[in-house]
Parts: sequence; structure tokens; C-alpha cells
Amino acid sequence: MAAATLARRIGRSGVAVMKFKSPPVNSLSLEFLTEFSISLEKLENNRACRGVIITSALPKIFSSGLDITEMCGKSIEHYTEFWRAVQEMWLRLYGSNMVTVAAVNGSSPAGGCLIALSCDYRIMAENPKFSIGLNEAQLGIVAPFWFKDTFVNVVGHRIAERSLQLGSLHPAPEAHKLGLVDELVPEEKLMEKAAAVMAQWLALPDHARQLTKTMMRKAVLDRLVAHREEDIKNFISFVSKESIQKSLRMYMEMLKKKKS
Ligand SMILES: CCCCCCCCCCCC/C=C/CC(=O)SCCNC(=O)CCNC(=O)[C@H](O)C(C)(C)COP(=O)(O)OP(=O)(O)OC[C@H]1O[C@@H](n2cnc3c(N)ncnc32)[C@H](O)[C@@H]1OP(=O)(O)O
Repeated sequence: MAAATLARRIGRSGVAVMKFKSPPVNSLSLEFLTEFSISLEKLENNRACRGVIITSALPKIFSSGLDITEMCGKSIEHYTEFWRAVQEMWLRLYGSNMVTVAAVNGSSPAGGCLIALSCDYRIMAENPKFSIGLNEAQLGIVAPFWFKDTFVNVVGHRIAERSLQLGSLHPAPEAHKLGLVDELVPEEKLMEKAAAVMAQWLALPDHARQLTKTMMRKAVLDRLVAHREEDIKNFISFVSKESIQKSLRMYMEMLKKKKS
């Protein structure tokens, strides 16, 4: 892979630490997603690895979500490949047999939030400037059904419905109150806490925990597997609309203007 997107390390405890490192904001490009999925697959197939902590090597940002430039002005072939890579990443992470802990050390909108939601446990730095949520509606786009299902499984239907319709990005304290993240800790304690949570989850026999996880997540995973091609078609027809392209371009311009 061209970019050093991720670093990973498996300790004696059987725990890997994966650090997103794709400046400036860890946006989920096709290359990033491909590398992430391959890394997850390697860890999944490594019998020495029982758990993975996912965090960011960049200050203030966990992940800025899907790389918007991958969805702007590209070919149908590109959209197909990109969306398949997004699906693949989620199927691997949400369906992982490993214990997955997100140590959210910065803002985490949209696809970044999906990554955190797909883990078994979320710990976030207690900085009110960091926010997390599925803000797709704010961009004029719609969170796909499996983003929504993952969200509902964490916070419940009512909170998910309101948050999705408003495209809310919740500051860390609010995200904790809503159950979107499980715990808040001071930033300097984040990795220590993630390791402690991991040890607690790994104290159980793997087979019992894994079967329970599968039981809880299978229906949602199966739904995407059964409708994968249809979901790609929906994405392409949605993202190819001129009105959607216009919304995405305006959003990118707004991000750039914010700086000046
Ligand atoms: C019946 C219904 C049918 C429905 C069918 C549905 C079909 C599917 C529909 C499609 C669904 C698509 C799903 C998408 C999910 C996503 O993930 S979309 C991405 C959402 N992400 C965001 O909104 C985050 C945007 N970024 C920010 O808010 C900020 O950048 C930040 C808070 C992350 C960081 O702020 P700061 O530190 O101040 O950095 P910036 O100066 O803003 O950014 C630096 C640099 O990065 C560029 N950038 C930021 N985010 C992205 C991104 N996501 N993609 C690409 N590029 C990004 C930003 O423009 C800056 O670039 P320059 O330095 O100016 O060049």
C-alpha cells in the first residue's frame, strides 16, 4: 500500500492496537478502506490475536468519515469499487470475532462514527470540542440502512431517529448521555482505560462471547449480505444525481471556507 494508513501491534496479551494515520483528517478513502479491511482480515486470521483497540494517531480527529472526494465527479466503476470497499470494511468490523474497542480520541463524524459504532465498546476522550454522530443529513445525503441499523442497535430507535433526521453531531458529554459512547475519560487515560476494558472482555471464554456477539449482530449483517448489489446500485443512483453532487461540492467548499 502506498500510504502508511495504519499501524498495528499485537502484544503478549493478544491485543492489537490499530492507529489510523492518514493526515490531515483520517478520511476513509478507497485506499484507506482497503488497507483497513486487509489489516482486519490479517488480525482475524491470526490465532494470537483476540482483540483490537482502534484509535487515531492524529491529534483531535478519530476519523472524518468517508472521503467526500471519492463521491464527487467520479465514474460509475469508481463508485462501485468505493462503495464495495465501504461495505467490506463494515462487514469485517461489525462481524469480527475479535473483541473490538474504539478509543475515540477526536471528532468522529459519519463514517468515522460508523467505525466506532461497529466496535463492541466505545471510550471517548472527555473533550466537549470532540463530537460524534451520523451527520449525513447535514450534507444532504442519507445514511444507508446498515449505518442506521448499527446506530439503532447501540442507542435504540427513538434516539437514532431524532439524531439521524437532524444529522446531529453530539459533543462528547452528550454522546455519553445518549449511550452513543459507553464511557468518557481524560484523553491521557484513554489507552489505559481501553486496555482495562479489553482485559475485562477477554477474561471470558472466546467461544461463548463470540457466539453471543454473532447472535446479537447476525440479522443486521445478513441484511446487507442479502442486499449488497442492490445497495451498491442505490448508492450509485443516489450519488450520481446532480442535486447530490451539488450538495457534496457545496459542503466541501464550506469546509474549505471555514479555514479562511
Ligand atoms: C430510500 C432512501 C434511499 C437512500 C439510498 C442511500 C444511498 C447512499 C447514500 C450515500 C451515503 C454516503 C455516506 C456517507 C457517510 C460519510 O462519512 S460522509 C463524510 C462526512 N464527514 C463530515 O461531514 C466531516 C467533514 N469534516 C469536518 O467536519 C472537519 O474537517 C473535521 C471536524 C473532521 C476536522 O476539522 P479541522 O481539523 O478543522 O480540519 P479541516 O480544515 O476542516 O479539514 C482539513 C482538510 O481535510 C478535508 N476534509 C475534511 N473532511 C473530509 C472528508 N470527509 N472527505 C474529504 N476531505 C475532507 C478538508 O476539506 C480540508 O481540506 P483542505 O486542507 O482545505 O484541502
